[in-house]
Amino acid sequence: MTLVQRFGKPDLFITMTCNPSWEEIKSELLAGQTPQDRPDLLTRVFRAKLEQLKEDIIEKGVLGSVVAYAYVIEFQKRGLPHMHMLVVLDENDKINNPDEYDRIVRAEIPNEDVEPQLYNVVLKHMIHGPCGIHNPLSPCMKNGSCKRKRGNRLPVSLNRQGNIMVDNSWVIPYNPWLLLRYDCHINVEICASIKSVKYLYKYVYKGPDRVTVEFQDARWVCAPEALWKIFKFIINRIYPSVERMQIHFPNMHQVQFRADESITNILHDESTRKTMLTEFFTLNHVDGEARHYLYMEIPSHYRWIQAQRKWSKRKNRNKVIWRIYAVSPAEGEKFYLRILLNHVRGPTSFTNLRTVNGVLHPTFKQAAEQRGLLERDDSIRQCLLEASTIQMPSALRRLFVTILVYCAPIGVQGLWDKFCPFMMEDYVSMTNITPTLATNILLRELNILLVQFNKSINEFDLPQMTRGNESSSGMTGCIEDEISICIPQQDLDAIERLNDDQKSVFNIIMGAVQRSDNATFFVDGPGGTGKTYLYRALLASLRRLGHIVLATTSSGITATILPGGRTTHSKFKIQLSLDASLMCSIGKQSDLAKLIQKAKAIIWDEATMTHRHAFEALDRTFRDLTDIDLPFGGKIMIFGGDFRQVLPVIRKGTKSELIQASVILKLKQNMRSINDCEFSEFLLRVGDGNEDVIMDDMVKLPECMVIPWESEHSINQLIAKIFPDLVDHINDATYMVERAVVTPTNEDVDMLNKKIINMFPGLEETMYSFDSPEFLNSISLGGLPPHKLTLKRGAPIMLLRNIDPKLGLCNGTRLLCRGSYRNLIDAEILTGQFAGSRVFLPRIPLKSTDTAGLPFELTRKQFPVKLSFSITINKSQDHVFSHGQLYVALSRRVSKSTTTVLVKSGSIVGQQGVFTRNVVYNEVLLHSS
Ligand SMILES: Nc1ncnc2c1ncn2[C@@H]1O[C@H](COP(=O)(O)OP(=O)(O)OP(=O)(O)O)[C@@H](O)[C@H]1O
Repeated sequence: MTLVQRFGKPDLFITMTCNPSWEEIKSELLAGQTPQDRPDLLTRVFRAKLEQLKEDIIEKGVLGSVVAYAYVIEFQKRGLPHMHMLVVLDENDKINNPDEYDRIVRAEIPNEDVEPQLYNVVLKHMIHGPCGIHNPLSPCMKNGSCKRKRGNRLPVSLNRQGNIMVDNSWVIPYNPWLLLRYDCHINVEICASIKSVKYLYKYVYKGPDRVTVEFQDARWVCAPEALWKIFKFIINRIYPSVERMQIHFPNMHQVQFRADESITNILHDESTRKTMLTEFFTLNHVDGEARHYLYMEIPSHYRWIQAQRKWSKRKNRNKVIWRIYAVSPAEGEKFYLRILLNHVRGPTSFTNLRTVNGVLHPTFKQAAEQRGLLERDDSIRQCLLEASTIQMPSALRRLFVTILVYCAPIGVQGLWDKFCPFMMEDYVSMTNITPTLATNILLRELNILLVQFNKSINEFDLPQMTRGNESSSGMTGCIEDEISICIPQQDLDAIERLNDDQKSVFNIIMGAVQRSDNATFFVDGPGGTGKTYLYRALLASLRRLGHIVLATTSSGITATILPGGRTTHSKFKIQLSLDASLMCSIGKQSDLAKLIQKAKAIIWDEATMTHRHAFEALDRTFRDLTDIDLPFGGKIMIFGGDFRQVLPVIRKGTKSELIQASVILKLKQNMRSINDCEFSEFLLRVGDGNEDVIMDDMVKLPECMVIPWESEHSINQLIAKIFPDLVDHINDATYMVERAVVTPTNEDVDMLNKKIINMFPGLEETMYSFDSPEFLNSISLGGLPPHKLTLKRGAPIMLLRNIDPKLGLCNGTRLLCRGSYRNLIDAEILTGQFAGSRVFLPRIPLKSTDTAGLPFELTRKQFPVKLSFSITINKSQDHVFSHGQLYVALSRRVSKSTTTVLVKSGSIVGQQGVFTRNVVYNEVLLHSS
């Protein structure tokens, strides 16, 4: 785990098994001998091959330059020796996309005519099984099918273990070069997560195999294992090696001494008093530079000289990774001491560690609590207390609901008693208000906020409302909500301003609504061609005519731009993990069902981001709710999106009747870049994959947009260009909305945010998360906020969860930090129709998802935000420079003059200018006349 903390997830998992038919073994056998008769030979030859493999992979870097690795040798009861190796590649050699996977790993039977040698070795060593009907008891069989085999591909017949036919799904992934060179089973897998680490861990720590022989429980050591140990061959290795640093209470460290030494002498010996930890404190007294480092960072800059028991400045780079000895929370104070050492820079003594803001605390626990490193029992109450002092009752009410929904507070009644007066502060100005009436209004308002989370006030220990939530008009809350959406005047005015393309689409859709056609439209337009503008005009004019039109989008952030917009998944309760037969969870008698029955049309923007199963589930559900067996129950469906921007839904298999019923409407004119036609044409060429490329997919960027990469200094140039006069724009919402640095990877985002917040004026506030398990503190995952969240007043931040979609608080909403407290962030919404609203955010528990690839579930209690000076191009894609990313990055801007691009490795030998990759999967773009 220390390697993972330092280098991130491993890239390759390699398994090599000894081949008893190696020529080096066979040639040494005497007549009548089998390889099993010579375990010494097997062991020595395997070791020699292993050393060669290590040289190829680690020294020569045949699969990429290696920065870290770990391997173990494993022996099964009867089997041959195996080697399992995890490899971490250098940042520049990371395997990031399917093309690179294919370059390293293959999992297919090669063509016998083209690669006859490889064909033979693959069939000999890399075929899995037999399993399935040939061997139902094989360990890989689960519920009647093999859990390792992938979908069927090209069948190839093979006469092996009887007449079993095998195809590509039987092939274990391999690297052709290694397989041919070593002529044995070598499985090369690309690691998608850090879960593979636990396999090595298992082999290192599982201990010897055991057997029961005649009622005796015994160790089983096979001959090759015994010989491996007799020959003193290495059984496991990790590089860089991990060393542990001492942790102890004052004067309670371990001392080593010989039995004949006098205890008094030992106790008076100055050197035995000194440990790595005490000398770390001493170093901080005398060396100003050392004070910038944490205890565990010290060995990277200083060398521990054991003989002299002191830290001395390092001259060379250290090849060892250091970590503090693990301490269990059950060890109490020592655990809190470790937390302090992991967070406090430059402490000069144990007492100094316990001192916070000049106050000496009696325990390490209290000191950690005071530094905000531990969650206090009353943190929710403190959060509400901090919020109530800001005197914004409506934001306080929403905060109360957020806490009820996300934080599972204990003692809700107590919180209500304490904070209900603060939440009602703005009701006092109402005429004829009485305390009972005010309580009732408050409860009703809280209930309305809770309903969107499918919760009700009755589920919490709160006073009862005197009236139900049924509206006086007799309509259900859902329908009333929809009808009461206000129609912005600017959207009505926009109808007159539509360009020719937009007008034609507008008229076609309005005509279909008036005729009550059962029609499905797909509005296809590159970024900036005014799709949102058009939807808003459509929504305004249809709503003005009294129609119910439901506005939904695939992502929360776009939903906030449409009046009444919600994500399609939350609006129609589409389940996240869908299969081909599921329906949305909407009861036929529910309010939502009534709303859907009444709705005339449904807009679904960014439809290209959603899996086709979601559309099919919605189609089935609408047919069921309306009892009309037409596509989507006869509703007018307006899908929108841009296949250039993201990977599309899997279109194969869409019902033919839907395809026949759908009309593709195209928007072409780029309204965002209307004043820079050259830029909008360039964008379109990039999006459609029509820009000239060299070396497969490298396109040349317009010279005026690029900052040539010279050194790390170029990053500062980029920052200065994007955020000019940063110091003059604290709390400047307009300035912050207009700019951001977009990058393809989360690592670059973190690096840039850190740089820019350091340049930002103001007092730095650091908020630590409370993690479980605690040792995962240092892990940063794309979708989770950081353990150490550093904010400054006036800095832009981005929300990482859908906290309150109805109020525009979605995953991706940009906010401005107005203030940060120990238990609360006070922020202003920067984008969407709720721009300008103030919101309070508490710490909420967030869990790592399965896709994070952690072997453990990480629960992090943290404010669900991160800095947003820099953001990833497409938040869902980590690491991958994939289809449409360059286009999405560029299409956010309005012209060449407002776009700046920095490409680290953008030069090509023999070519002038700066180049970058433009990945476009042409087959996913909609082509229609
Ligand atoms: N007919 C129009 N008249 C004036 N401005 C327009 C018109 N259509 C669009 N715009 C403006 O052009 C810009 C881009 O429009 P919009 O955001 O609707 O595009 P989009 O196709 O939804 O883009 P993306 O797919 O990138 O989100 C907006 O600032 C919008 O106000």
